[in-house]
Amino acid sequence: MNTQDTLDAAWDAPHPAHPVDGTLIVPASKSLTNRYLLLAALADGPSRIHNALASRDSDLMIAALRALGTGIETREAPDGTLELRITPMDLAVQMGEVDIDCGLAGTVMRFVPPLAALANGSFTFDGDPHARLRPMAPVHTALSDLGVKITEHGEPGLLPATVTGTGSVSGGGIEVDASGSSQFISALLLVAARTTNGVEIIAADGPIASPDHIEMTVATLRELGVSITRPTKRSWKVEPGKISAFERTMEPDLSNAGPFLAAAMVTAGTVRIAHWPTETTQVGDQWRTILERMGATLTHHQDGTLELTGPKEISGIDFADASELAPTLAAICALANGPSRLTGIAHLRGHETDRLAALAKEINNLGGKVTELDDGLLIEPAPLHGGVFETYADHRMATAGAIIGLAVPGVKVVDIATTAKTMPDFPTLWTTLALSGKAAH
Ligand SMILES: O=C(O)C1=C[C@@H](OP(=O)(O)O)[C@@H](O)[C@H](O)C1
Ligand SMILES: C=C(OP(=O)(O)O)C(=O)O
Repeated sequence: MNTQDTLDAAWDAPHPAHPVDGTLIVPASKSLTNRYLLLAALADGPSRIHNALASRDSDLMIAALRALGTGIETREAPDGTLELRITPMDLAVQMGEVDIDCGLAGTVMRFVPPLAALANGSFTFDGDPHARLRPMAPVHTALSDLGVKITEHGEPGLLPATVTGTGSVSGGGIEVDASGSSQFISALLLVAARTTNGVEIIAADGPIASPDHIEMTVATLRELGVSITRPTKRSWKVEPGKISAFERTMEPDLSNAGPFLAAAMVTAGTVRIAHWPTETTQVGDQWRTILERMGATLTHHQDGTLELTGPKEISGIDFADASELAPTLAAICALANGPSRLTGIAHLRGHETDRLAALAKEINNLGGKVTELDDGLLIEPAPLHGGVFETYADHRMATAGAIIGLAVPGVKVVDIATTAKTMPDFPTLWTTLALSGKAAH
């Protein structure tokens, strides 16, 4: 598309003349759905996932696991949610030469190669153009250190790459640089119990990105009977053993609940999210404390509904390690009455796009005052105006543009369909929410 066509196709972000007032069921967690899917492929019997996420990233995970020989049946449950029945892969079957499309899904490009190493065959991983820029070196190095044959076809440490699996991996000790992504460590933890001798992972010196996601991996594995100890704060020891088959219902994606909560924040409205878990390993549970600090009033009702009412004026915030919440948080901060510093997120440069550069550029194009820091963003108050918000194939850039558009007239979001990565219904849910609420602004 040329520039004019892109502009014509851009989505007019809804800009209601009143505070929003709505209740939503947010689709299931990407991180939980894709972890449970992969673990079901390695489990000791058939498993079932209720309320699975239906999205591009989970479709890519399902396709990848099927390509490795996992049986996955999909069914629409009576309440309209997606139910999956998974028959584990047989590691002894010779799969031959298989191509695996990772799209732009970090959970597929990082989690599936170690699984392929346990299978029998030659598995070539590739993805969207931007997937070829996302860091892969720590996964490739760790597998190679474990004796697995990895052939990189392009730039070193990037996709495309072929994993040659022989049906078993003996295991051992490995050092993993997790400064670029927590997914490097999660990827190895997820399969470690199915190696012959188990695996001990030591995080190399330097920051560990998105540590909460590693905690989610550990908790999920322990729940399925895997023995993991922590010899030090920077290491994980996984004993060889079975992964128990399971039946689980997926929680709503609390990170994806963020933009809807943000809608209440930026319009001084009220949003209720159904089925907010009382206990969870999801990083998105932090919205409760983050948004309260920014002025929101929150109630977690007995029936599980989380209700948030936005303040008249949003306070700025200093926050470290916002991980995948950062794009949504940055959009809210751009509408705050004071400065905000989001730090500890240098690794966002290796996400779907360089999120630090993209957020600074696009918010500043709308009149904002965002400065890129080495490891984050400084966001200062500035009057925003309408304009085009580019999204760079990044679902969270698209939702960030929608949030700003709710408060600022005339924002056009390029490629809103990119939200299908984790939430294909986003445009419909968002428009319905924007139309909700009656009181005058
Ligand atoms: O393991 C996971 O499910 C994820 C880990 C995080 O990746 P990074 O550690 O690369 O930030 C997060 O940002 C991503 O959205 C999902
Ligand atoms: C970083 C993200 O995704 P991925 O799982 O592709 O890394 C994200 O969803 O914000």
